[in-house]
Amino acid sequence: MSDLPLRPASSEDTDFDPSIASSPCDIAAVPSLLADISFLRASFDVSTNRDARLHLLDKARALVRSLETPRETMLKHVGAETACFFSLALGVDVGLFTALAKGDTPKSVNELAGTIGFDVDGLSRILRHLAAMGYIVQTGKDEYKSNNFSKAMTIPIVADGYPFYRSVCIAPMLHLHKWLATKDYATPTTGRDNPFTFGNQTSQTMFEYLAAFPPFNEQFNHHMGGYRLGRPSWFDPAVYPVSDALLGNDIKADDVLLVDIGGNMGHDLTRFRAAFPDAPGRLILQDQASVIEAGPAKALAEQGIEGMPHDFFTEQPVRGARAYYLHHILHDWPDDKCEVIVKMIKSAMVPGKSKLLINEHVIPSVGASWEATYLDLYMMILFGSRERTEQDWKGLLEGKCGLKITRIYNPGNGVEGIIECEVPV
Ligand SMILES: C[S@@+](CC[C@H](N)C(=O)[O-])C[C@H]1O[C@@H](n2cnc3c(N)ncnc32)[C@H](O)[C@@H]1O
Repeated sequence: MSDLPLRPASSEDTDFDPSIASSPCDIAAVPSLLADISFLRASFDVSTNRDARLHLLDKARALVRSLETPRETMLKHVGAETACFFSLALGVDVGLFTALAKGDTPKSVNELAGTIGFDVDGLSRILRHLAAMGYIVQTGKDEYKSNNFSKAMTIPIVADGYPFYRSVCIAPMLHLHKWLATKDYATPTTGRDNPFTFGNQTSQTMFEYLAAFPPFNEQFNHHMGGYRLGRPSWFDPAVYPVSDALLGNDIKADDVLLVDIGGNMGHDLTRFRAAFPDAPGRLILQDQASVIEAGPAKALAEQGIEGMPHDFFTEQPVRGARAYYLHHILHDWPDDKCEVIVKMIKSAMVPGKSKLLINEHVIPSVGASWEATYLDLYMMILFGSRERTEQDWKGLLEGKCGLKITRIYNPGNGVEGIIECEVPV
């Protein structure tokens, strides 16, 4: 199928004067946004208070959107940000950000081009755009230095999201319109026929594809680490009361306290161990064999975390644990597959003792956060799955799986809540 426009361009099907596109999007909102920002600045220490910083950021984003004209927003979307994204991914490939950050000194384009083996003209144009967009700093003619953003791009768990999205996730997004057109605009609902399989020309699901291409798997695993950076953990007292809900004298050293199913490289269990060094019982990390074998087994073992290859579509080998934990697992799968995953866990749970803790977004019906809505769209195109609302979770976990949701712990705006379930006694 060609990529010609599905709808011919026409300038006659609008009720609006073109001048709307060159006027600020919402100039009337600017005074009150400025007042809000000034108030927040005076009231909070935004450098140490995460919620205050996020609140201020929301207002600052709203201010930018209000001041920008539709034309400026359009150019930013279609050109400036896409050029940035692909330049950043390319920069990661060739080691640009490591070379730029070395010694924390300004570097000439010639010097950088020599270090990374790049054409001077092409590099100078890439650097000029990244500086114009604020992702590096221009210090003089043909001279640049790092800022905190580009220094962070030397850290693999931050940087690898760029080549990962470019090489694995963008083709599905690029082909979304074509896939939808061939399906009469039906929403994808399976892992085997969706924009991911279409865009990447594969019959494999995304996780099969990653297992077949270890460099992509490594980028994905790094991205999982970067995704959670700086976020409150599920065991933060403001999110879930671990001490009251899970820990107790009844747990012996040989009992299993927590099984992190699909726990990837152990990002969550490592942090849990650091937060609760004296928690009784065993901590078990389960994931696909390819992930467990590539993971940091020695470091995990030193922290008392046991790695265990396990396919979560098969019988759960750890019976009667205090808690089974799923973080961003069920959002990868449509309901019929989630039902299998959850029922495998349910049959290993002991009523009155075991809990299933699901760490996922619980999308509110109004005012969803972009952190949940962007992932929902990627879940749709990569897996034919979704981020879920409270109603969706009830339908799946209680309606289809026969569990009881004992409580939903929502740390705010539906981002990364804990859905606590038990087997009805
Ligand atoms: C979105 S990641 C979430 C990882 C981790 N829980 C976290 O929050 O960082 C999904 C994980 O599911 C794992 N996975 C996919 N299919 C699996 C299967 N059939 N059995 C076990 N793990 C699987 C992947 O390897 C990956 O680590």
